[in-house]
Amino acid sequence: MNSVIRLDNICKTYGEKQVLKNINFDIQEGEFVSFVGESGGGKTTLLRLISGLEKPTSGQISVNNKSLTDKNEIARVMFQDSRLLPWMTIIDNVTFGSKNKDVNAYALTLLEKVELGDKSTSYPQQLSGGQKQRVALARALMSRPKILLLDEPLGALDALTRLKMQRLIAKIVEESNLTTILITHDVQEAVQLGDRVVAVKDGHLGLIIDGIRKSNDRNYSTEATETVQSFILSASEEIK
Ligand SMILES: Nc1ncnc2c1ncn2[C@@H]1O[C@H](COP(=O)(O)OP(=O)(O)OP(=O)(O)O)[C@@H](O)[C@H]1O
Repeated sequence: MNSVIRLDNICKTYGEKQVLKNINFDIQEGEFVSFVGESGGGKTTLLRLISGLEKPTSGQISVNNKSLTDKNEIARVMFQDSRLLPWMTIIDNVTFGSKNKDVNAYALTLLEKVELGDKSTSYPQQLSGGQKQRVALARALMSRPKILLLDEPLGALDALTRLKMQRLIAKIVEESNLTTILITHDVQEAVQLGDRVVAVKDGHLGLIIDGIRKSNDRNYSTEATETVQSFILSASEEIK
């Protein structure tokens, strides 16, 4: 198997605070890994390190076997808020900053993929929260990334929209063979989408459950959800 992202002895410290403690982890090509855990556990920091926006205090991150020293050019991030520019149409938001030649044609293809082909000339304020997040997803895919980094992208959506969006993300990721990392507080969502679920506790990767999505076994998913939930709960009691 080809390891796309590799973390070797990663530590991250802010001032006196050690946020990530000696993390070792490998992510394979096309794999979907969900990170769950309590607020402040270091999940977003981990994502920022993988995106190259921040540097580890010590240790090494490799992307396709090369040490990451700058921005991770093959990765794109999607955040909880869509960060769309209100004065630009939807298609202009998707193509904004894009260097590809056939920008509009490809942006339209992506908007169709996220089921918003008819909204290309609308403005962000004319869209619902879920629609805006679908635009954000299309924008993240515009540069044809190999790695998709999802930082709690569905956190602000209502339950039904969230469910639909989970299905859409799963479909697109599968079709494009994207290597994906999801940060979420929702254990069920983590299990539903992930091949692997990693519970982050106090800067450590505390629990890793493998082979969930591929097992296609409802009992296994339920068991995995319960195991992760009780791990996080017991971890939060220990911390108190
Ligand atoms: N730029 C920064 N400067 C100082 N401290 C920081 C910085 N970024 C994060 N931290 C601290 O690092 C710790 C981990 O933060 P991080 O955002 O990675 O956690 P998280 O698990 O993603 O939390 P949440 O789920 O709430 O987003 C927190 O205590 C936070 O206050």
